[in-house]
Amino acid sequence: MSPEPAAPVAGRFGTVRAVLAMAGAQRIALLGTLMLASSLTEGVGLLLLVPITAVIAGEQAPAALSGWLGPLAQLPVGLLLAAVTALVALRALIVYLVLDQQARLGHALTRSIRISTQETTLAADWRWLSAQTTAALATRLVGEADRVGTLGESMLSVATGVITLAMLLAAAFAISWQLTSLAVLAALVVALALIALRSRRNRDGERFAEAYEALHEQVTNGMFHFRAARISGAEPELARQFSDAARGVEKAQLRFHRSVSQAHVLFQVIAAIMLGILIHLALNELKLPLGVLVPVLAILVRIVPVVTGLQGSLRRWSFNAPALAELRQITADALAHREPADDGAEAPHLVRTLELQGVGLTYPGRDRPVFRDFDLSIAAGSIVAICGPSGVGKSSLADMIGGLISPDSGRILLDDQPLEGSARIRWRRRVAYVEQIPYLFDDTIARNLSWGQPSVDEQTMRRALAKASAQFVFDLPLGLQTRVGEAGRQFSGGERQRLALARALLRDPELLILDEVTAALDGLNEGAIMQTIDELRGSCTILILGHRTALLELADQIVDLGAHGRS
Ligand SMILES: Nc1ncnc2c1ncn2[C@@H]1O[C@H](COP(=O)(O)OP(=O)(O)OP(=O)(O)O)[C@@H](O)[C@H]1O
Repeated sequence: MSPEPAAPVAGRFGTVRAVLAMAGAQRIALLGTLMLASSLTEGVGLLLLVPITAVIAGEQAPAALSGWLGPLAQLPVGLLLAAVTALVALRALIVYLVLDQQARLGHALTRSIRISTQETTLAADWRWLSAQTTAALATRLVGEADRVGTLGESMLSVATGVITLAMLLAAAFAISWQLTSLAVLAALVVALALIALRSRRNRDGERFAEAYEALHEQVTNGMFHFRAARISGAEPELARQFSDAARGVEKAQLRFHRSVSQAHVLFQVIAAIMLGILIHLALNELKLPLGVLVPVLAILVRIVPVVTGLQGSLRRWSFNAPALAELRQITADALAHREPADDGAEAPHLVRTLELQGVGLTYPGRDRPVFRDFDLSIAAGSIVAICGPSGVGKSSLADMIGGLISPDSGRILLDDQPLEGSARIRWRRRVAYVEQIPYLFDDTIARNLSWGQPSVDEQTMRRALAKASAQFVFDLPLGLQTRVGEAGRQFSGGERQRLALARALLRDPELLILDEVTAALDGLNEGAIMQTIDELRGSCTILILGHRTALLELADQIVDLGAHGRS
C-alpha cells in the first residue's frame, strides 16, 4: 500500500489507475493469476460438457472440436464426469482464495486511505484546517474511507466478471460460433436498454451520498450542541432538522434502490425473451444437434448470473467511486496547504526578544485585513496582556506568535532569527496554549494531562496540578484516575481551565499563551491562578489574552489592539 496520497482522480480509468497504485503490483499480480485460474477451470469444465452430452446423446462431437474433444468423447462418461467434478472442486478452492484476497484488498485500501487522509489533514496549515467542518472530517475518515474499500472490492469483482465472461464466451464460440454470435447480439440489445437507466442510477447514487453526509452533519453538530439546544429550548428545531435529514437519506436511498431494481427487472425480462428466441432459432433455423445446443445453453445460463453480478459490481463501483475522488481531492488540497516539514533540527529559543515587524494578516474570503503593517516587541520572560474588543485580532496575534499560523507579510523574529518555514513548526514545541474552552477528552485526568507527553510521571503531574491551583484533583476518591467525561463535562468550567493549565505547564514552555483563562473562575480561584502566573514570571514568557482588569494588573506590558489599532 502506498501511504503517500497522489493527485486527484477523474473518470473511470483514473479510478482504476489510482486503486491499482494503492493496491501495489504484487497483490495485483497474485489476484490476476487467481482470477485467470478460476476462469480457466470453469471454461475447461464447461467444454467437457460437449463430449459428455455427445456420448449421452450418441452423437459425434462438433467437427471444430474433434481435434482434442473428439478423442475425449471415446472416454467413459464416468471418467469425464469425475474430471468435471475435480475441476469444480479446484475452482471452488480458487474462488475461496480470490474472495479472501478481495476482502484483504478492501480492508487494506480503507486503512491506507483513512490513514493518509488523516495524516495529510493533520499536516495541513492551520488556516486551511480550521475551515474544515467537524462533520465533513468525520464523514471522510469513517464512511468515505469504508466506501473506498468497497470500491476496490467491486472493481475486483468487475475484473473477475469480465475475465469469466470472456472465458465463457470463448468456450461458447469454440462450440458454436453461429449460436454464440446470435446470443451476443441478443445481449447487446439488453445492454442498450440498460444504458439508458445507468446515468440515472449514478445520479441517484451521488444524491444518496450527499443526503448521508447531511445526516452525519446533523449528528455531529446537533448532538455536540445538545446542551445549548436544551438551554435555549431549541430541541424541537434540532429534532426537526434531524428528522428532515433522516427523511432525506430514506428518500435518496429509496430512489437509488428503485433505479437499481428497475434495471434488474428489465434485465430479467429482456434476457428471458432473448433466450426463447435463441432456442427457437437454434432448433428450427440452425438445426443444431443436442451435443452443441446443450453445452452452449449451459454456458449461456451460466453467463446470466455472471452478467448480473457484473451489473451489481459496476453499480457498487459507480456508487463508491465519488468517495475515492473526494478523498483524493481533499488530500491533494491539504497537501497544497501543508505546513513546512519539520527538519528535525533543535527548536529555536526565546532568550531576549520576540519581535513582529510590519506584519500583515488577512483570512481567506475576508476583505479587511486583521493586521496591516503591525509592529510589536516583547521581552523574553515578561508577562504581556493582549486586550481589545471581540474580533479585534487577539487570538490571531497569539496564533502568529505561537507559530500556529504565519503572517501573509512582514516578519516574526525570535532573538533576531526569523520564525519561518520549519523553524515555526519547531518553535511550537516550546509553546503551550490554554484555550478559552479547553480540550479534554473522555478519559482519566492522568491521560488528559499526559496527552502529547506520554512519558510524564505521576509526581510531575501532581506538581503541575498544584502549580495550576488544581488541588481539587487530590480530594477526588480516584484522584488522577478520575474520568473527566465527554469534553470534561464532569468538571466545572473553572476546574477544566485549571486542568488545562496543568497540562500546559507540564510542557515546561518558553511561551505560555492564556486565552481568557480566568473567565470561568470565581474570585478565589482567579486569585489562585493569578498567583500561579505571578510565580511563573521570569521562568517563561506569558501572553494573556483578554480584558479582565485583575489579570492586566499582572502584565509588564499591555498591548491594546483596539486603542492603538493594528496597523
Ligand atoms: N479562520 C478564520 N477565517 C476567517 N476569518 C477569521 C478566522 N479566524 C478569525 N477570523 C476573523 O479575524 C478577526 C479576528 O479574529 P480573532 O479571533 O483573532 O479575534 P479576537 O480578538 O480573538 O476575538 P474574541 O475576543 O472574540 O475571541 C475576526 O474578524 C474574525 O472574524
